[in-house]
Amino acid sequence: MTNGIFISFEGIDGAGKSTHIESLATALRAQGRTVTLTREPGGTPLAEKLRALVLNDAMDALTEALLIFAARRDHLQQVIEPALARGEVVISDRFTDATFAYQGGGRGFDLRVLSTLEQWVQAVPAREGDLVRQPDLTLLFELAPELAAERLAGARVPDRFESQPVEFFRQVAQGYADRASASPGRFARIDAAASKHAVWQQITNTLVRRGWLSIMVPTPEGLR
Ligand SMILES: Nc1ncnc2c1ncn2[C@@H]1O[C@H](COP(=O)(O)OP(=O)(O)O)[C@@H](O)[C@H]1O
Ligand SMILES: Cc1cn([C@H]2C[C@H](O)[C@@H](COP(=O)(O)OP(=O)(O)O)O2)c(=O)[nH]c1=O
Repeated sequence: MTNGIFISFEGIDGAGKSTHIESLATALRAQGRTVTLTREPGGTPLAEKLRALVLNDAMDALTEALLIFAARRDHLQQVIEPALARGEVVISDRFTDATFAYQGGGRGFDLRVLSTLEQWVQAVPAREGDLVRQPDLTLLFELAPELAAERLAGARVPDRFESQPVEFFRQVAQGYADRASASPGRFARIDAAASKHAVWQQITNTLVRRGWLSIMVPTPEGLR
């Protein structure tokens, strides 16, 4: 194994991921880690082009899943695996759990097909034993869809997913909950309805417990 650490941020749109992700990168850098902050779909020039298609163009569910996994393959090969091999911290705004939640839960797409794609795309090169790359830790921001919609209202122009009704996000949340139940050791469930400061504390406590941050983490200005 590498000494790198792979952390993903997950949750429905408007749950508060973007608000906290940069601060976590800053806190880890302040404690001497090299951090790659990235996102999905995206994270490479090719994957960002695929992101623009997925977020803006109408397409059927299999096409959508294939484009997302194609973007993920490029992202893993170009960015995530090399950074982990160098012993760095990779923080990604979403990863494969989002596909199970949005395409699987939200769109109702076949979970077996997603599992097959996951095995192919996330196979770790040059390793015996069919290792499938997964985050070491997934911070799952949990928030009622009605509250998330309230937070997003007026905050930005909605994309193909953000413009979906509350019922879609209820299914997305269920998709996330199912993934969390299947891998409880990997997930930390964050009460995202709490204040920004309280959410920040839940995040840093989780990393302190894993020995990835020392206890002395100042609260960033914007999250107090
Ligand atoms: N704990 C919180 N309490 C209240 N508002 C919040 C909280 N966290 C984030 N917000 C606000 O909610 C909106 C959506 O947050 P954002 O971080 O962009 O969500 P996401 O990245 O998960 O879609 C932003 O306007 C942000 O300032
Ligand atoms: C990674 C991923 C994202 N998505 C969706 C969820 C989001 O609505 C959208 C983009 O995610 P996100 O980067 O969170 O959007 P923003 O920067 O506007 O907050 O893509 C999927 O449907 N499947 C996936 O596998």
